[in-house]
Amino acid sequence: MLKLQNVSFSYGKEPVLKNINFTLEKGENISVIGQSGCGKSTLLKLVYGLLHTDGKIFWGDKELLGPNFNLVPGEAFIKYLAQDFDLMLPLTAAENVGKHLSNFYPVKKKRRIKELLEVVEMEDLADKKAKLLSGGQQQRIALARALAREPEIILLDEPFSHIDHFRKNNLRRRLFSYLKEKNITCIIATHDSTDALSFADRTFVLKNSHIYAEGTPEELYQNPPNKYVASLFGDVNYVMLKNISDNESSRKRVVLYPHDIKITSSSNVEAEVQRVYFKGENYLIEANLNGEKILIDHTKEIAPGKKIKLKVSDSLIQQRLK
Ligand SMILES: Nc1ncnc2c1ncn2[C@@H]1O[C@H](COP(=O)(O)OP(=O)(O)OP(=O)(O)O)[C@@H](O)[C@H]1O
Repeated sequence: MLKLQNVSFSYGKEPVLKNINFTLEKGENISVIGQSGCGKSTLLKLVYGLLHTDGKIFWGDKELLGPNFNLVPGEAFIKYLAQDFDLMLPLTAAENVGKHLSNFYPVKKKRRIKELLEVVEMEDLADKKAKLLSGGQQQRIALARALAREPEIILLDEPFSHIDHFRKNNLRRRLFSYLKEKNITCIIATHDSTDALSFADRTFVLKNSHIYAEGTPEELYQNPPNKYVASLFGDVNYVMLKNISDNESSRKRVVLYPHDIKITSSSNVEAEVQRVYFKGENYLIEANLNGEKILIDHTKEIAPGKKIKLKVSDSLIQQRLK
């Protein structure tokens, strides 16, 4: 179990993180999300032991004492994959992956390197020098190297940032099922809502130096406590109630995702289409609703200038207002 107690940190006068407390079970996968600069990387560095905190960090009964107490910063049973991958560029992909593996059992080592290259889909480029690999390929090798000595905890800072969309989904599925299979605890700092929604057991939202919201991805997505949290998952509307519901006169606002709003033939709520964006599986309609800009997902294209009628389920509105 990883436990953080009153973990605070500041680079200068202002705290980046203040009294962070949480507990992770072994094998749990946590995503940490929040706007750029909110302290996600700093949190990972504190857990790894690169930065010192006055708070306490435990892995089971063992207190992790940080750089003021360890000659070589960083805990051996934790792997931290930073945003710069820090590969040995003159070495091949396979040599980089095997760099921290013992040479005592060469056959075992070779098998392990092969297994890891398969996880990150880099078997074909095993013998290519790291300096000749693309940014995304280097990132995949760095990921494999982080897993090589099977850490108990892995800390991933934007691990797919250089990887193309096509490969990213497959790699994510392979990586997270590998971590679950090996019961490796994982904290991933990410901007990507798919990392946070599809693969995390729990998600922490960082804002104003503390954990601003926390829950399972489903809880946070379906009942975001406010617009800020919802906006971390994609486009979001923050609509005045009286504008979107026939039954409401309130000036209160409600958080609605574009897919929460339906275009219908019978409603007193009317808006005018301003712009249309093709998104592949659907269209994103930008419309003017009593002077407010509103975004709606729709299956068909609608010409700008056209009037549309909108409907949101009352039960959804009540749920979001809780
Ligand atoms: N070495 C440093 N010295 C001084 N300030 C720093 C240092 N590293 C980070 N900061 C500041 O601390 C704050 C948190 O940075 P951090 O990198 O943890 O944020 P982040 O949420 O990971 O950002 P991003 O999503 O852009 O990677 C930022 O305001 C940043 O400018």
